[in-house]
Amino acid sequence: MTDWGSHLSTMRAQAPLVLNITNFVAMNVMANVLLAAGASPAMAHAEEEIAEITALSGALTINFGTADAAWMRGIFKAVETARDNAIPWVFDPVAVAVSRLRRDTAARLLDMGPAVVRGNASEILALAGRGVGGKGVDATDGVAEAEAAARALAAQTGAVVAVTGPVDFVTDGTRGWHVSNGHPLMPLVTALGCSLTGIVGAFVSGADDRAAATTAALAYYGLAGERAGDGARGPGSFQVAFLDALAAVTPDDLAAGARVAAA
Ligand SMILES: Nc1ncnc2c1ncn2[C@@H]1O[C@H](COP(=O)(O)OP(=O)(O)O)[C@@H](O)[C@H]1O
Ligand SMILES: Cc1ncsc1CCOP(=O)(O)O
Ligand SMILES: [Mg+2]
Repeated sequence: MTDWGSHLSTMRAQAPLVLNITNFVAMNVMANVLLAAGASPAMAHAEEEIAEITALSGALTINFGTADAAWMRGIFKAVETARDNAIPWVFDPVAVAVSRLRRDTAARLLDMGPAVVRGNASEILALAGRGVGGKGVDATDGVAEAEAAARALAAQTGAVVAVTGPVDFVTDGTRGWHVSNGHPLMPLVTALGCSLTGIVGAFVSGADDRAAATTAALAYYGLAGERAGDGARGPGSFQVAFLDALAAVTPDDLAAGARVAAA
């Protein structure tokens, strides 16, 4: 049986620096989530400095949620630097269907070798040219509807593809897993998907098996969500409890509490 908890202990032992080009909504939430988990977050996006910071990082994550053309230039520079230095990078195609800028940027990024693509079902379907892309940043499709698109995207790009929702799906194009951990309050707190992308970055930094590391990251995040949801009175108290739970979950807790099945 897979010890999903070992991925958490490896991540915490390494405490990787995770550089995130992310949106204005997510920056603070995501930095706190990464710190609570045991990683070191950095947020930057300026074209003039992003190559230097990328080269120092253990992983890079890309999210164009509030990006303009200048940010996009920073994104490409960071990804090129990551590629040149064999630094894994994770692409979050947030609300990819809402504009030409996002669709065109996503198409170019998918050709640049992401280690992982993490999005909700509507975003993954949109990358495959299917569906309407959800409602802004929110999914309107079920994860099961996006599984074939995820497998095809993984085969096309060589990336691990993670589709999140009530039950997550992860595939490397050959293998697949369902992750049932999570809590219904999670989609009611903004930027928890964006922040999960950072956690995936932390787990894949230095990992030999990126698909397994991604699956472990999703189980860890969902398990923390379950614990936080237990005592929460609503999205506000959940958000505070979620940070505490991310810090409190141990590798043994994850080994015992991960609800992962081969798919
Ligand atoms: N209805 C739900 N029940 C349990 N967990 C959920 C639910 N919806 C989302 N999650 C969890 O919330 C996290 C963020 O996923 P998601 O909401 O799909 O991302 P995004 O915010 O990018 O749309 C993931 O860990 C996912 O498993
Ligand atoms: C609301 C919003 N608008 C642009 S980015 C963003 C945050 C989206 O966060 P998530 O995808 O984690 O729900
Ligand atoms: Mg999202």
